[in-house]
Amino acid sequence: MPAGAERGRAGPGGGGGGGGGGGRAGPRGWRSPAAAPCRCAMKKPDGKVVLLGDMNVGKTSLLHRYMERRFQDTVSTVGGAFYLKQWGPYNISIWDTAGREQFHGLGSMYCRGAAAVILTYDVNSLQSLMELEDKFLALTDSASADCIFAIVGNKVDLTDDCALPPDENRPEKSVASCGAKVRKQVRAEDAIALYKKILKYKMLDEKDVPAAEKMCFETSAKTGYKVDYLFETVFEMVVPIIVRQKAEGPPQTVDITDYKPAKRTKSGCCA
Ligand SMILES: Nc1nc2c(ncn2[C@@H]2O[C@H](COP(=O)(O)OP(=O)(O)OP(=O)(O)O)[C@@H](O)[C@H]2O)c(=O)[nH]1
Ligand SMILES: [Mg+2]
Repeated sequence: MPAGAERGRAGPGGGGGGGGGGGRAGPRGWRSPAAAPCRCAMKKPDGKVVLLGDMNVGKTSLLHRYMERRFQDTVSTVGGAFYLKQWGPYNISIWDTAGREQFHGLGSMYCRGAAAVILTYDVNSLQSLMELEDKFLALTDSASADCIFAIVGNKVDLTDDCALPPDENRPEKSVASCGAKVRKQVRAEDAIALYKKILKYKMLDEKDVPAAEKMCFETSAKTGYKVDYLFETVFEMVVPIIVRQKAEGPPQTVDITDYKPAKRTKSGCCA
């Protein structure tokens, strides 16, 4: 793991604090903070960034790519987990949440006090973009009042990206090599339209927030395309929010003991 990075899993009664080394390795090598030998050595986060989005869009892969610098096999996330990233003088916790419907109730707890929310979709699935508005946006009600929103279309490597200019992460491709790829199902304009809907939902004025074009990203966790750019743009924007939050009081933490699953009736339906 690169210097300045720590990771952990959320456990009952906490998880806003840092993860640390020495804990029992969980699935995919995540370490359990509960099993760590000494919590006092863990760093306290100054601010929080949360990844939200449907299952399978690549949230965990994006975070691995940024923090571990590689693309590896994943299993569907259960609950949530976080990395701690040092950014200048601040420690930022980056929360990876589960896209599976049964865990959506936890989303608003993970978002509590968040300085930024990264709403992630798969560029090959229009449904995954629509779900951001239908199922995930309301979970951000608990975020900081001045929370930054980024909208990220992942898996751009699977699309016919010949029209995109090359950069250091994505060398120029010949037209022939694009043959096996498909046209993107979600256009950049669709993401921009969603960003504008979010502003409306939050009753924010376009002139008071970063421009939609700046906050809509297309990435590939597989190739690394624009992944650093995404996280680092977001970190730069959350610093002023962290400064304000620190001036106002202690950072919000996640307490999943607050989570009360919906009661089930005998027929199995939610009461
Ligand atoms: N080709 C390609 N595949 C990707 C990319 N990102 C993720 N995947 C694959 O998509 C699948 C789901 O990735 P995850 O990162 O586990 O997705 P997730 O959003 O964390 O899913 P949940 O934890 O269930 O919410 C895995 O098979 C990944 O290997 C990408 O940029 N390109
Ligand atoms: Mg995941």
